[in-house]
Amino acid sequence: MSHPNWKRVVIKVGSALISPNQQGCSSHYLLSIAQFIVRCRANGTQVVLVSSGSVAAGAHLFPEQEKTNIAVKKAMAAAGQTEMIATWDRLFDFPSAQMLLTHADLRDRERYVSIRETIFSLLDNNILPIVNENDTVTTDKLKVGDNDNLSAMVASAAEADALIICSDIDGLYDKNPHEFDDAKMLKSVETIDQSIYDMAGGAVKGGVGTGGMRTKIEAAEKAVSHGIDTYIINGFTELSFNMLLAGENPGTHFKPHAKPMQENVHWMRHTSNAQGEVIVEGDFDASLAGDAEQLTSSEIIDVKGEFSVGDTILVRKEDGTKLVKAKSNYSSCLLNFIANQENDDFAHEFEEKTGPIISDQHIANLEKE
Ligand SMILES: Nc1ncnc2c1ncn2[C@@H]1O[C@H](COP(=O)(O)OP(=O)(O)O)[C@@H](O)[C@H]1O
Ligand SMILES: N[C@@H](CCC(=O)OP(=O)(O)O)C(=O)O
Repeated sequence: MSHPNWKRVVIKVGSALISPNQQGCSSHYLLSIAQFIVRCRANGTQVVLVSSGSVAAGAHLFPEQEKTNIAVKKAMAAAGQTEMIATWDRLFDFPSAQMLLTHADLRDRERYVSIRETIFSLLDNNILPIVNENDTVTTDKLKVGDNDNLSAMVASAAEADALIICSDIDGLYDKNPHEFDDAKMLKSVETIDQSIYDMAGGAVKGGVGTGGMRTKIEAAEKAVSHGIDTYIINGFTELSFNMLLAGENPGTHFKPHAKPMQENVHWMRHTSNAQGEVIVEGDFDASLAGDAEQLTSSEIIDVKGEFSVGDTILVRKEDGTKLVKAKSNYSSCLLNFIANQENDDFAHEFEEKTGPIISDQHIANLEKE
């Protein structure tokens, strides 16, 4: 876990560190983070920064206005983003670049590949990518919604060795320490299961953070399955960064999987989301479900939702068992038409000509996990 072994890290910085009192940006806590980034780069480690804080930084420009009003929140993000980027940029004597992303960008394979290329191109030219969600254009359907999950998606896209989530708290506790005096911190987590999720609560009500600990666990789960060492650390203190540089663990460490998922399978499982569902017969052989050719219209009982060619779909049984997530080669409309044909020969011939319903190149078998 020693730092000098990392070729590439993603550092996620929460709103409380950027705009502690929601009166614009403060470099107070950012100085030690910036210094850490400088030292990583000096050690030959490439860095991608995922920075929250645009809403918090812009909030003071909208006095008397409710943060719960979505249009106002988007405007706060638009105004705060420029100040946030300018604040980071002032702390470095090398160039930085702004990347504003949405889930709609990341879940589209073509755009995802393009995002990867941009990140690698920036890093190859010693430019620091600074990523945030493009809050001004998002809707519920388009957004990731929190920068913890966004940072894990970025870490996977960037093929990072480590994801460091800098928060306002020392790490993951067995219960929220703001509510329970006897909460104890976990130094390391080997396996992320329900018991770990049960420990994690949301963000403080009325606070600046968005996701709380729950979204950090979701992020850790995404990252470790890609083989990425993940840490939740206290970003308020310089000691955390000195410890990381010394190869020590200053917070909670989530152990990466020894056998990480392949990049395209990981993307399908953790970044792409299903636009619709295909329900298959109960005796459909789940062990073969990862083989695209196995899914034919005769297995299909129902098609739910509206999707287009190229969208991700979930293939599941009637009892809810999830089998695979895959790229659909058929639209929901066409699939409904084929699946509802009385004449099996027609459907069979159609599929022979048109090709398999799901793509064998973009598929994640959910049962094997
Ligand atoms: N089990 C837990 N351990 C640590 N913090 C927790 C836990 N459950 C809930 N939290 C809350 O999560 C907060 C950190 O998340 P958040 O406010 O979203 O910060 P950030 O801006 O860094 O993303 C903590 O300050 C704490 O109030
Ligand atoms: N994109 C938002 C941050 C959302 C978010 O997840 O915030 P945080 O929980 O502080 O990491 C912003 O820039 O304000």
